[in-house]
Amino acid sequence: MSPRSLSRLEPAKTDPAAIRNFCIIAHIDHGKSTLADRMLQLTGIVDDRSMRAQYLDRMDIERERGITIKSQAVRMPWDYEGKTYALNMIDTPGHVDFTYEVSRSLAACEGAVLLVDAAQGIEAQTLANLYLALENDLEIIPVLNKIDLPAAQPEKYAEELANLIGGDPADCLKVSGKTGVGVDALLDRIVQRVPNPVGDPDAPARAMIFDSVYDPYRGVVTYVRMVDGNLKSREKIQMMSTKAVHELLEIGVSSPEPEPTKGLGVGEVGYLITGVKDVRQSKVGDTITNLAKPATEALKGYKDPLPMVFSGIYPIDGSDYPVLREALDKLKLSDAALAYEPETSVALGFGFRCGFLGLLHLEIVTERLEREFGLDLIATAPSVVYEVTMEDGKEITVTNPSEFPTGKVKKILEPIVKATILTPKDYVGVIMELCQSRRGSMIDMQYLGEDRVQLRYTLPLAEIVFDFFDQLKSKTAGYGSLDYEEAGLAQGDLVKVDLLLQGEQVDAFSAIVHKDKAYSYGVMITGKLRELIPRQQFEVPIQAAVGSRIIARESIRAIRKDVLAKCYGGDISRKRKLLEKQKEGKKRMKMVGRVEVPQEAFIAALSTDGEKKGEKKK
Ligand SMILES: Nc1nc2c(ncn2[C@@H]2O[C@H](COP(=O)(O)OP(=O)(O)OP(=O)(O)O)[C@@H](O)[C@H]2O)c(=O)[nH]1
Repeated sequence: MSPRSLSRLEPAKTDPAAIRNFCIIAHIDHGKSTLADRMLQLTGIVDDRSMRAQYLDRMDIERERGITIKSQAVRMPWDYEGKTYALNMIDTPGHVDFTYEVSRSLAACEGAVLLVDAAQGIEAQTLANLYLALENDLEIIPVLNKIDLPAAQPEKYAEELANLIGGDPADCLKVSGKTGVGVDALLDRIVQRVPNPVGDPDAPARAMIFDSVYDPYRGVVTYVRMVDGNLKSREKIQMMSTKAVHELLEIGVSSPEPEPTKGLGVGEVGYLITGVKDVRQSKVGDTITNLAKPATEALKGYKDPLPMVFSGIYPIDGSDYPVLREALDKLKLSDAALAYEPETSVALGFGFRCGFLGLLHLEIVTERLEREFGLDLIATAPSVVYEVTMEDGKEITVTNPSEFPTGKVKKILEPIVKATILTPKDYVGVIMELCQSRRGSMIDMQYLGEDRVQLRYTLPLAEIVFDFFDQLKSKTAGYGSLDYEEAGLAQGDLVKVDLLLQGEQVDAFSAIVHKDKAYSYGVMITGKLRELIPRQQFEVPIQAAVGSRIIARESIRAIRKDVLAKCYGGDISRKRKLLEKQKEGKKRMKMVGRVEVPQEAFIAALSTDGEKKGEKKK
């Protein structure tokens, strides 16, 4: 089909009966982007010559790591029984950190292709996304992907899928995003099964923002789904949550490159540009209306993204601090969920306390900072947000363990999540042990097929953010999968452990941990620093303390490092050179009280989990 057939479907005038809005939901790596690529080719909007893998994933990081961070919408023409339809495909991010964005994208659709890898079967995010789709009343089209793989077991998993969503296993389509087999039948099925959008064309305009992306050349590009009425180019629009007014400089559809149109009508999915420079002015979930004839009621479901995980980010070279500030300011333009404020640390100098949606978000941001801005960074251990109530009734929100209040604490509330873990049945025992050791309590356990078990637990978020996912993967030989959602706050028996070097507190190592784990944390961190800090001219005690109680202690024995020891004989200039070098080295030392500590020691002590993260990436 030629791309020209789109012009028969002018977005301002398309009959909603000829529109199908759908998304593809899948567990990570089940092949969503590859399938989307085949659809782009098959509908003729991307020709074979300009096709490249994962066409829709624009960010380099997305392409390299094979994950989708930002959703995109694409309009594709498809002929079915003599009529041309406009299929709007909304690509959703698949990771738990971005659940809110997934749910907004789903709200823009009437149907969802539930894509499952035919060699893997249902995974935790398949379920999480399916439940979100069902909450949004979407028509579900079950599809097994990767049937070209020798290890594929489409019959077995069709049965599993049919058990899950009801219906006949034969109803499950079988495709290969790689070879293209079955993709045309899937496009036909979308036209047949997905209901067309309904809305009131004469009502005041209401469009839901399901994504907004910062483009360095065009400013913020906002993706919307028209629900009622229409929007036209050059009109004045209003954001219903902030009442901010903007002019529509451009409105159009992506197919897959942006194509400006006269406007967007009921049921359409497209983009708009107002010239704003910051994604926070065009927030996901907000409703856009027409200033001249405004709607009175916003579409439901708007929520501000709240950071769940905090970490201190510091430049390894202190003189990079202004570059880091500028880099964060720039990233913030494209990432409404990123929060940060300046912070100083005894051990690490000047940096920023940053808030993230989750661990993946943290990793992506630090990686972008390092890659796009050429910074060398160190991130402190991630921490969650604690609500602390003092004996005198004062309430304090703590995002940084070193700011934990001193004095009598009445209670501490910590965030709790509801986690869903899917695993082959052989690993149920080890997973239960793992969850137990992370203060989890089981909600229920269910068999989904003969070999697949779903375990549901409530767990403190703090126990998950550290290395839970890595542990789960290694204990289940990679088969276990995890998804979680916020489940409010709960009281925890928590204490703050401080690290003292010769009696001086070193803030970067303060941690809030469960009372029973304070001792092991103290032993671990003091041991690690003893290895890393070089000997000084006097003995240096390293202590871990809870309040004024010391719970672990190591010490570094005194020694004077004599750089001249090996320099026999008389060459004075060589001796002077060595002494100069020693002086130079001292400049990079941090003074903690009287103790000189090379910054590298702090960095090495903090970055053991960085190594782990590195392994996960491979
Ligand atoms: N053999 C085979 N491999 C496939 C097929 N579809 C996708 N793959 C491979 O599976 C891997 C994951 O595919 P993606 O399309 O990146 O998966 P995704 O679901 O978009 O991943 P996220 O965006 O991270 O959620 C890639 O290595 C693809 O080459 C298929 O039909 N057959």
